[in-house]
Amino acid sequence: MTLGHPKLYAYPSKESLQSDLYTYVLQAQTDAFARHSKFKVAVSGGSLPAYLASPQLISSSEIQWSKWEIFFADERAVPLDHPDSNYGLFKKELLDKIPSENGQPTVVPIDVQYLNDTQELADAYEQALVRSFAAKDSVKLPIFDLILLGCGPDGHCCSLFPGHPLLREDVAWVAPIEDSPKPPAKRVTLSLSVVTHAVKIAFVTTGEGKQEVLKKIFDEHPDVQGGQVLPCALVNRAAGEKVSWFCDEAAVKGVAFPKKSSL
Ligand SMILES: O=C1O[C@H](COP(=O)(O)O)[C@@H](O)[C@H](O)[C@H]1O
Repeated sequence: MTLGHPKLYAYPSKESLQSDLYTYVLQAQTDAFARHSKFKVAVSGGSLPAYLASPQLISSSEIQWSKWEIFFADERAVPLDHPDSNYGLFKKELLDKIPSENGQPTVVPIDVQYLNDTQELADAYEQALVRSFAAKDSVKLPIFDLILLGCGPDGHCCSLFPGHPLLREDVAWVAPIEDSPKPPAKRVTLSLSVVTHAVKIAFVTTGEGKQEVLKKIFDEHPDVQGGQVLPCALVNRAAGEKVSWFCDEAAVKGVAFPKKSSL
């Protein structure tokens, strides 16, 4: 059996992208409930929360927030109310807007008592995953129902950066990074194996500033650019048809890989 290709969607407006993203997330929720009683999701920071938090999603009566368990695909080693915190951003963009009568998700942020030691911070976050997904010795890797990612202009996702040794991590579920080329330097991140093990993986990437990296990811050699491994290309290669890219037309201009205009 061979892996299928990722799907690349291109939308003319933020609203049309958000509308299909909502439909996709709702389907992922339905699929998850066919397997178990929770919807286990990992989210990124950056531009992702604002795109995810459409009025349609926030006010939907079909979204069963109380069954959502939300983890962070990566997090910066800062207090939760710091401007660089991915949790803080997600709270501001989405969590604070969910009407209380619609139920509230279980959200699992980093444990800030370990902020001074990124290894301990990563270990504590991994333990939170172990508590949710079962003991590490009985489950080789946690299987998220959905992982929602951004793609940096350098091709990074989570806090997995091009050419970084962390891309080879195959034991830890959550790893520390102390030399992130994008500030802040100290972070924790899901490993590439955990990301590609998810049932579904979605990238949300928009704007002219992403054109060049998307051409590299989709049209050029799949994983190496100038000796540097592009993490987003590795996700595409390892997870194939499980991956969907939600982009605007500006981001995919010049990309030759076949694009779809809707789900
Ligand atoms: O530093 C980070 O950047 C990536 C990409 O952000 P974007 O704004 O270019 O979408 C983000 O996905 C990640 O969570 C964050 O820590």
